[in-house]
Amino acid sequence: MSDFSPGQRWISDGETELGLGTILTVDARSVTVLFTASQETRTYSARQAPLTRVVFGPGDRIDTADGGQLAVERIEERDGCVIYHGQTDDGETVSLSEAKLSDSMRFHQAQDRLLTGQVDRNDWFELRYRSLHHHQRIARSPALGLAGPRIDLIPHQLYIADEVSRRHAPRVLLADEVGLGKTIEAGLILHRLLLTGRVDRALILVPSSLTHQWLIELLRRFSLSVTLLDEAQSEAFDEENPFESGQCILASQEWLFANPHRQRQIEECQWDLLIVDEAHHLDWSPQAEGPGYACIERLSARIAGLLLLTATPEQMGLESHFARLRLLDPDRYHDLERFREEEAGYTAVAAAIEALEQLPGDAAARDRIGAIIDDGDSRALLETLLNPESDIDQQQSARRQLREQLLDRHGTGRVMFRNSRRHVGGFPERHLHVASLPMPAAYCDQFLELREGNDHFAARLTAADLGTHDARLYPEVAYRALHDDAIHADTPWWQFDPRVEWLIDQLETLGSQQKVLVIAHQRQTAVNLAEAMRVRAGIQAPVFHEEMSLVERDRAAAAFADDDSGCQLLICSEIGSEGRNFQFCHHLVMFDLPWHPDLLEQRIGRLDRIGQLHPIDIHVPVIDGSPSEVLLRWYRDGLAAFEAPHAAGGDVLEAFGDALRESLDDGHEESNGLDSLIEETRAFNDARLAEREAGRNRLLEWNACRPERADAVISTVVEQDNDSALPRYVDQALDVFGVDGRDLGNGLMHLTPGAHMIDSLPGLAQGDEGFTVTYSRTRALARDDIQRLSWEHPLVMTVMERVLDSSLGNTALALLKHPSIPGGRLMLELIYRTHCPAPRRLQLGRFLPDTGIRVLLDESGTNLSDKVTFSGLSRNLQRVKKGVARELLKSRHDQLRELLAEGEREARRELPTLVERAQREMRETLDLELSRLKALSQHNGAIRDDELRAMSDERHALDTVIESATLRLDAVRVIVTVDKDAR
Ligand SMILES: Nc1ncnc2c1ncn2[C@@H]1O[C@H](COP(=O)(O)OP(=O)(O)OP(=O)(O)O)[C@@H](O)[C@H]1O
Repeated sequence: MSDFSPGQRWISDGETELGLGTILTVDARSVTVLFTASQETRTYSARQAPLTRVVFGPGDRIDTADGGQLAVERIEERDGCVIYHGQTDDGETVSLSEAKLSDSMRFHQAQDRLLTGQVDRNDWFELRYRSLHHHQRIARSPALGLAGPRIDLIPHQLYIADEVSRRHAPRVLLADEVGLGKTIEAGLILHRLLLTGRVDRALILVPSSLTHQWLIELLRRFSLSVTLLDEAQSEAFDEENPFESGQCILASQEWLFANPHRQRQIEECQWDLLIVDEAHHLDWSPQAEGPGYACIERLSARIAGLLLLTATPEQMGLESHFARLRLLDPDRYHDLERFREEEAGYTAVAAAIEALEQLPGDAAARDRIGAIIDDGDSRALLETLLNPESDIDQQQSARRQLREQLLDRHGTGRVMFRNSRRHVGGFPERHLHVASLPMPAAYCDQFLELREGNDHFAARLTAADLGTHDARLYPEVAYRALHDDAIHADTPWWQFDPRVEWLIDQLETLGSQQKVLVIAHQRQTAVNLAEAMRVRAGIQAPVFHEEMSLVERDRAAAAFADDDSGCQLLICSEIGSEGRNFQFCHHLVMFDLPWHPDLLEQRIGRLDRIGQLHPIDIHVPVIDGSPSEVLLRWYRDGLAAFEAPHAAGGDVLEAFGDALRESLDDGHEESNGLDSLIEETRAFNDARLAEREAGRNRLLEWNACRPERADAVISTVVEQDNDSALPRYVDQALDVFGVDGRDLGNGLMHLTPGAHMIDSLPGLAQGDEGFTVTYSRTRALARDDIQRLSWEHPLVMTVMERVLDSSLGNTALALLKHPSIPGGRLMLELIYRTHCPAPRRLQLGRFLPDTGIRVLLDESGTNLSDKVTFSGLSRNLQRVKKGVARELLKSRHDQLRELLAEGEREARRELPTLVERAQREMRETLDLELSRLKALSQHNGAIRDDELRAMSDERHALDTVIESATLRLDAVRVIVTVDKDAR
């Protein structure tokens, strides 16, 4: 039978910060507890609940729910619950059921243990003190959540991660150009939000070709273990909802979007953050919305935080782009026409920002700025800037602030972040190599039929489920479709297609050391090409396409990445052109060309991404006189699409797509027509780029990275990287927990579970092989197989939590031999900790993390903590056997009680200062942010009302919680002096 009864009060062993819990329900298998102070409800297995029953005895003082105290005189049990009888502070005799105890009750566990003779090792006590100290320090650090991940410190990424993760329930579009690190940005944001408690559960939806890459990236770079779900795994859950099986769930978009049952299950769960990669696939138009869009629209209405990732936001057209912005903020983006018009205003905003440099003195510049700003703050700044009496520093500061305000209040930036290569810099050149190849007779006939508009031929294509447009661009597909019979079985297209021969020659010329990525538009072309390589040249090339299983795809990509596998070549269908990391290779073969310029850019982006060390060689084999040759010329000469990312490819295609289709048809017979199409395309593209450059792009770039802020974030991260306290702390922790650390030299250490390990730690349970660690970011980045230890590494965080959430080291007794202190004296070192239960989402740690107050009393109750430091004292202490310690404690019981009471009085004196400081910091931070948001919301609809309301509620809740902070004794060490000659 269970010992639990509804109404009883218990505390969580592992999470004492939840406060005092009340049993709500009990059945044979489970027990549900409500922690009112922290607004949490937990259900545990009844047999192994990590809970401790709270019952007080005569003589104890207990806090009551109405804010008073009761001195317990006697207790009585009724129906499994306790009734306390005693006196209130007013001397009134009352009886109080345990249900009426304060939910934020303090527990004198250290005191109870000490007075009952339970003492821990001295080094445990020291580890406890240091854990508390570092825990509070790290919780307040502005680098929190950004310092731990194993990444290079790249300014634009850290800026975005910092900016976005400060917001309440961020909803943004991460739209950096291909390969600039959107996944890393999303990982950083997720990591920080999880660490700070702003997010408890996250759902990550990515194209199936990227699930594994995300899984690995989140684990290796962010030490985040996410649960990857697919249909097979989900079926194993029977009746249960598989999406409840982990804190962070990763799933493929294709699977989910095609599965209404799983969508419903997802909608039944509670999520705080949704991340959607390659979000350009979510297509929408006023007439119809794609299934992906519809699914994400429903989810985004229920989930507070939303990160959409895409390098090519306009790939599916401006309407879809607008619709995705609307998902992020429906209040702001509700009218497509207005959205189109707004873009025209960006040029004026950008011009006003530029005009700031001409002030004071230039009347036109002043008018230009004056025409945009319409709030008091900005006007005051403008006046400072214009005032002849302002000195240079005042002017510069006003200019900087005004620039920020113009961007912030009138720009594009709160929802969308887009960095470009041009702005970030340091990317390699791209070199285009075109190979002109002869037209084979079989293709020539096909193109002729297409050009002549032969109805019979078109009908055959239709019967084979192929459009004429695809037949033009992908002749091998048409050939295959039209000759799918026994007669042609011996002459597959790859026997005569000159691109195959060319590829074989090219591989030989480059040499087997050069990796080559081949992308073909169609899956079957990729499969046939791999066969051709094997049959014609004896080359085994892995293939990567949409009909392979995830495991097969990842195996193919891994074989290509592996230097020892001997795989020179990977042949992908178009799905290989999205999201994957192939920057270890720098030769890209476009076996054919995609129709959309954004797809072309996605293809190049596989190689041209962060980490690429060489110029990119783009090889395009093109058949003379084929429609692809026309497309190539249009891309190369009209859009300059092979040189650098093009900013307006979608617009250009919309304007010239029809004419281009006609040109594909005409081929070279109409070369004048093609020349003028290219000329017109170039002029349109240049004009559109110039327009965007003057307006939207400029604002986006200015907003996507503010270098001073990025530098400030980076310096706080670097400061943590260089924190010499970390190795000291880790050494001590490993020693206490019984983990063996073997020095491997060169800054590396291998950790294994020791024979007497006291508790299992992540990756270090008995039987585990352990792992190799380094403190150096550079070394960790160079080797995937070693982990980087930081204050945010799961091992370090778990150690801190285990120590602080348990009673480990909360009592100790040591001897002090000091020449100037006579033997037999007693000292008491008391560590108090602020106690302030609050819901995790309030992220109280920013302002009032669990804070330690140290009080050192001598025998007479004099406070010596300012004179004798913790380290100074610790260095001079000696261990004492437990039995001796117990005897000593027994003999000094009364004296200890008095000193404990005195210690509490001393510590309490410091509490108001801590509370005031926390409140001041909280108000300064939130009031500033709130007033900024309020000012912004008058001009920029991108600020949502609920964001303002939530911040104001948060401020209020924090104020109340901080005000209610109390202290509890966390640990106590008794120090007994011994004569200097004693042995
Ligand atoms: N700060 C960093 N430190 C180390 N590696 C990085 C960093 N940023 C990006 N990378 C690497 O660069 C590559 C590109 O990054 P990522 O995949 O995040 O880019 P992306 O913008 O999401 O790309 P795409 O547009 O193709 O989806 C990845 O291999 C990633 O691991």
